[in-house]
This record gives sequence, structure tokens and C-alpha cells, in this order.
Amino acid sequence: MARRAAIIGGGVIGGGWAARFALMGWEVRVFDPDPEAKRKISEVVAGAARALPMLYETSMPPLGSISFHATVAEAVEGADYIQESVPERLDLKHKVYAEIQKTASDSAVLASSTSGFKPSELQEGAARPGQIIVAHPFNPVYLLPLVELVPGPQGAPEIVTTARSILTEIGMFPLHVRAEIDAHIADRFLEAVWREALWLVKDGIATTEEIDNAIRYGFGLRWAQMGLFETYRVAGGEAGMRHFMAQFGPALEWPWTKLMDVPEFTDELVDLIAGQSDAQSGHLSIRALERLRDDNLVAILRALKGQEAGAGKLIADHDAQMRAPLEGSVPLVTVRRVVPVDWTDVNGHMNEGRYGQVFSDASEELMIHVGADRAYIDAGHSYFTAEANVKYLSETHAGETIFVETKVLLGEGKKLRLWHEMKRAQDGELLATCDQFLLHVSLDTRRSCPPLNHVRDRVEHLARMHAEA
Ligand SMILES: NC(=O)C1=CN([C@@H]2O[C@H](COP(=O)(O)OP(=O)(O)OC[C@H]3O[C@@H](n4cnc5c(N)ncnc54)[C@H](O)[C@@H]3O)[C@@H](O)[C@H]2O)C=CC1
Ligand SMILES: C[N+](C)(C)CC(=O)CC(=O)[O-]
Repeated sequence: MARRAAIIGGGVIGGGWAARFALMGWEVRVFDPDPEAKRKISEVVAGAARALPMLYETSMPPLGSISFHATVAEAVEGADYIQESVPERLDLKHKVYAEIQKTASDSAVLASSTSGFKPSELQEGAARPGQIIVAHPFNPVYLLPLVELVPGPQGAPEIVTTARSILTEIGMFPLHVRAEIDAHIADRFLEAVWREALWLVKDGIATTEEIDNAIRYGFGLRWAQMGLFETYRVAGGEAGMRHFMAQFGPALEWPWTKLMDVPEFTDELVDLIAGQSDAQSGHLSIRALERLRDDNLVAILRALKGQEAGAGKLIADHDAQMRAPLEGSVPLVTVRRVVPVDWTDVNGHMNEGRYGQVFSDASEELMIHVGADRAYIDAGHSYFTAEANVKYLSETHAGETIFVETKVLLGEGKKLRLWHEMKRAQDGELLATCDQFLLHVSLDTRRSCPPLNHVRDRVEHLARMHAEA
């Protein structure tokens, strides 16, 4: 049975949480008094359903569900995990926790998305303070893995352990914030950047667009893969961080930053920033900007995944955990996945090279299925493709789910011939076929040779089964 999450407050952040949990197979119950909440969440979920599966090379768990409820009690009833994402007002959050704790199970995690409040502030006056912790996410919650987990001194260890395990299971990176402070770790950092950006615009030094360019063409790219300290360590040259600090440390005392001096928050400043932002991006709707952001994030995360760097390594590991072994159906379904944005070309459809990749993935899955797995390869045996004849029959586009059915046409000694059919999941349309001939090889001699007995037996068994079907 699907596990249940309750989302209390379904705005920008609550909607993102609802989407992530549902896409990871959870039953999600939402409470939000806004009559527009259902429409807004549906739009966020549609964006998430397009983007999140593109991160993975395997299919997602069966889709969970999202339902909307008229009371907090109904939403939190039987929930294993409760995420509060109501507006950033302490009195409102206290009121909501009192309501939640009347019905919620004692063992359920009650986590807040708060950007700035400390858990001890949230826990004040609560019936069960230890149950309330901070799980601060980043927008869009369904794509960015970071979640700052802040228990504070009163957070119950068993609640933290459960929260960490659930958040990891849904593909997130829980960063344990050991000491509670206002704005946790990341928002403290982001506030400093935001403050300096406001100064630069207010003082007429740079526009919103020039500041965005300063980030996206330069240091923003470094931060995504190495963060701040590792990046600066490299910038110190062969002498590393010590040299970097000796060279740039004294700059802290130069007038390079306005530091704690905060610009006055006036209507004029809001008009200046909002006006420049409209001039920069007002020609695009927020939904169009979201889609652009999500597609770029998918492409960046997939590139990092290929490098096993930063958040990409986390997604690669999560992918491996979600991968289910092949079922012995006839024909075998060797691939089931979503076409990611970075696989499409100038014609707006999946590039022909990716068809080849999908068929190659299909044969690798078959190899694992017959025992020619990583250990077998490490021991010096494998299959090489000698010939592949691909027929491109129809287009497929980013976001579509495709699958490959594979049959063993021939399995005799060192010869292995496979027939793959790639289909679109939505309508079953045949997209491409591949007739692939492989030879078993010794990785020592790089020449063909018979497979080891257990692989040979399984290949021959499949060939017989598929011939009879
Ligand atoms: N927007 C952002 O970039 C981020 C926000 N957060 C945090 O997430 C929380 C929510 O922020 P957003 O989603 O941005 O705000 P939002 O304004 O988009 O959504 C808040 C939602 O709460 C609902 N709400 C109001 N009173 C409620 C009640 N009594 N019970 C249930 N729902 C109620 C509103 O109808 C609205 O849909 C805040 O604590 C914020 O600090 C965290 C990370 C990023
Ligand atoms: C601006 N903010 C403080 C609400 C930002 C966050 O809390 C995290 C984010 O998504 O940047």
C-alpha cells in the first residue's frame, strides 16, 4: 500500500512537495483554504511530471495520487509524513501545528518548509514539540535535491531518522544542520548575495539582467558542481587554499562589500527592481519561465550525472536504487524510460543517435539478465556488437515514455542475435526496430570465444522461449 504524505499549504513550495511525493508513488493529501489551490497545484504537478522523470534512465515507481481535503484533520489522518508550507508567519504556523497535532499520529514526521524560523521557535507551545522539525527545500522542490534538515535541540532523534530516510527515498539530499540559526545555512548565504544584488541595483551600478549575467555566465556554473570552497581551493593554484586565503583574505577589510549594511526597503526600491525585472523577462509568463528553468535544470543535472559530480551522483545512485530487475516476460521489456530534453535535436524530436543509445541500453539489460553482468565483464568476458540495423519508423519527443521489447532470435555458442522494438507507452506506436548481432569476446585477447556455461545456458533458454512465442 502506498505511504501517505500530508501537505499543509499548497502554494509554490507545497505544490512542489506534493508533486515530488506523488511522482515517487506516495498517496498525497493536501489542505489549503485557497479555492484556487487545486488549479495551481495541478499546474505545478504537470510541470513536475514532465521534468522529474527525465532525470532518470529507468522508469519511476507507479504514480501515487493527490487528493484535496476540507480540513487539516482529514488531510493528516494516517499520514507518515506531514510537510507544512503555509506563509512565513510564526503565529500562523503555531496555529496550524496545534490543529495538526490534534489528529496526526505521534510517530509521523511534522516538518516545516520555513526559510528562516528556527525549530525552537516553531516548537514553542506545541503539544509534542519533538515531533516538529525544519525540512527546508529549494524551489523547484521536485527537481532540486537539497533539503536542510534542522531538528534544533528539542527535535526527537527518531523523527529526524524517519525524516532522513523518507527524504532520501524520494530522491532528496537531506543536509543535517547541526546548530539552529536564523535562515539555516543556505538562506543565510543567499541573503548575503541578495543584499549585495539589491545594493548594486539601488546604487545604479548594474541592472537585474547584468547581475543575472554575472552569475549565469560565470560563478553560477562553478557553484553547481564544486560549491564555494572546492572552487576556491583550485583557484589558489598548486598551493591550494592556503595561497588563495593569503592572497584574497585581506580583501575582507577592503571596501569590496557593503557587508551588513542593508539597503532601506522602500517602495522605490521595489519599483526599481520589479521594473527592471519586467523589462528583462516580462515577455515570458511565469509558467514559461518555469518550463525553461526546469528544462535547463534537467540538462545540467543530467550532465552532472554523467560526471558523477555533486547532485548528479545523488541522482545516479537513486536511479540505481529504483532500477528493478528484468521480468521474464516474452518479449522482454528491456528499457522503459522518459525521453529527456537533452536528447532532442534541431528537428525538435529525439535525435537518431539516441535511438542507437536506447537499443544499446536494451542489449546491456539483456546481458545483465543472462548473467553477463559487471562481475562477468570484470572477469574478462563480454559481448561486442558486430552489426546493428536500425529502422526509424516514427518520431518521439521530450517527455514521452518509451519502452523496448527485446527477443533473442539466435543464441548459439558465441553468436547472439537480438530483435528490439521501441514503442511509445502512451499509444503503443512502433517508433523503431533494431536487428542487432553480437559476438561473445574475451576481453584479454579481444577476440571472439564461447560464453561461460551459465551465460550460454541462459541465452539458449531465452532463444528457445522466444522462438516458441
Ligand atoms: N517560495 C520560495 O522560494 C520558498 C519558500 N519556502 C517556505 O515555504 C513556505 C511557503 O512559502 P510559499 O509556498 O512560497 O508561499 P505561497 O504563498 O506560494 O503558498 C502558501 C500557501 O499556504 C496557503 N495557506 C494560507 N493559510 C493556510 C492555512 N492556515 N492552512 C493551510 N494553508 C494555508 C495559501 O493559500 C497558499 O497557497 C514558507 O514558510 C516559505 O518560507 C521555502 C523554500 C523556498
Ligand atoms: C527567498 N527564499 C528565502 C524564500 C528562498 C528559499 O528559502 C530557498 C530557495 O528556493 O531559494
